[in-house]
Amino acid sequence: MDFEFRAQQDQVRRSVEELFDFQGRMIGRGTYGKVFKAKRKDGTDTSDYALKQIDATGQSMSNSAIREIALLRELNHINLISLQRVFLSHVDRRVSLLFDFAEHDLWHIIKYHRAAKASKKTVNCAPGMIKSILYQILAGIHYLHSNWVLHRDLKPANILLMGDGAERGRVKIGDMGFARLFTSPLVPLSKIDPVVVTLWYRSPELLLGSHHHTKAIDLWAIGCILYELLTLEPLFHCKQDDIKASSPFNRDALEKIFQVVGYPTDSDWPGLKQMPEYPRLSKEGFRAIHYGHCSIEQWMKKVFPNGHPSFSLELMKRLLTFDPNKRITAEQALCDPFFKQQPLPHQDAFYGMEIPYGKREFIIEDEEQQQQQQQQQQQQQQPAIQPPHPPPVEEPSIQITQENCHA
Ligand SMILES: Cc1ccc(-n2nc(C(C)(C)C)cc2NC(=O)NCCN2CCOCC2)cc1
Repeated sequence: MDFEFRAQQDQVRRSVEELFDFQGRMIGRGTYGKVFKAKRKDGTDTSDYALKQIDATGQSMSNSAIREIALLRELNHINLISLQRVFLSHVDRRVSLLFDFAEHDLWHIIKYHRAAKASKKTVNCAPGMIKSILYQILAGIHYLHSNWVLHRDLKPANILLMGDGAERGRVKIGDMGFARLFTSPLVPLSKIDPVVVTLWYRSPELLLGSHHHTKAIDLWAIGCILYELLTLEPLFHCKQDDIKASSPFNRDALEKIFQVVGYPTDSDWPGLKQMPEYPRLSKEGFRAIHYGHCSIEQWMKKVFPNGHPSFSLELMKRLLTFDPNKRITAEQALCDPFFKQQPLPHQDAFYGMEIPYGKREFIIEDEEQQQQQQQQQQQQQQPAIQPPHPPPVEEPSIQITQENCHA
């Protein structure tokens, strides 16, 4: 190493600690490390940033950080989280990634509305909010798929939304990565932890052992997220306990899928019988006859007997199509007539409404205090969703353009 050159560089190179204020402002943590809400110290920029500190001591963490940097520096889309800067610290072998700061995410937004519904309080939501969020998710995923990148872990916690400011209400798709450092939680992780690994969004081909991750698995997850936005309940709500099971086959997850979508016929999914775990279906007692009356139409008729302004049965059916080769693509979904009907999708998903959701809370390091924080979160009463008051009608800033929609 050229120590003289390095000494010169160290003179001019500023560390993340010198440039940004983030101590005591932790907003997330995982096996990778911690995430802080950060702000420049010199006041040249008043924006908030998310600072992801990766403890790159182990080989796997270093590889993971390299993979994240290598991928994100190649991507640029308004509906994807963007990597602003990378800081390498030789001293403590730490990699710090600076991202846009997103005040909200769908995991917290859905949780807020679910608590509101339970306490029968009212929250005014813009009529086009769900449609706008769905459109922006599809636009971000269409960009990823166009660049041959799969997400593979789409779920509400990975759908971020910008708060008040220049990008108000804009979806930023991220990937928060793996499980948490939580110890002895007082309540099931899935209730307090947005990032716990879950099967709820996993496509049938993955559950049946497909070795090929395809773009279609992301579209299945989007169908599940759409349902959850509409009803505030996960569509395929299955147990999480045996998630680390050796086989991809999960009886409870498949049962939930068949109860909603029905059992796939040969014509529905010609490739079904070739799936690696197909033999287990009959071994585990699954029979088509058990689900003869099940279909998405039936299920949604029960959920919305009078329909829903932000719901398109056709689009839901195309997203939750068994055969990955027949499932709608992100590009096709963006061209669906649903997005040409009022209310049109908007660049600001919160357009026409006040943002009712709280700001991100700082995580207290101390274990004992952390337990208190979990208890406080459970006791919080929050207001509920209400049929919207019509916002002022204005041209949507998301134009259904040739770029989005090669109809
Ligand atoms: C190993 C690896 C891990 C994650 C990614 N990854 N991939 C994505 C895309 C845009 C492709 C969905 C985003 C990220 N990383 C984060 O989102 N990082 C989290 C950034 N968040 C932190 C919390 O605050 C908001 C920004 C890639 C590779």
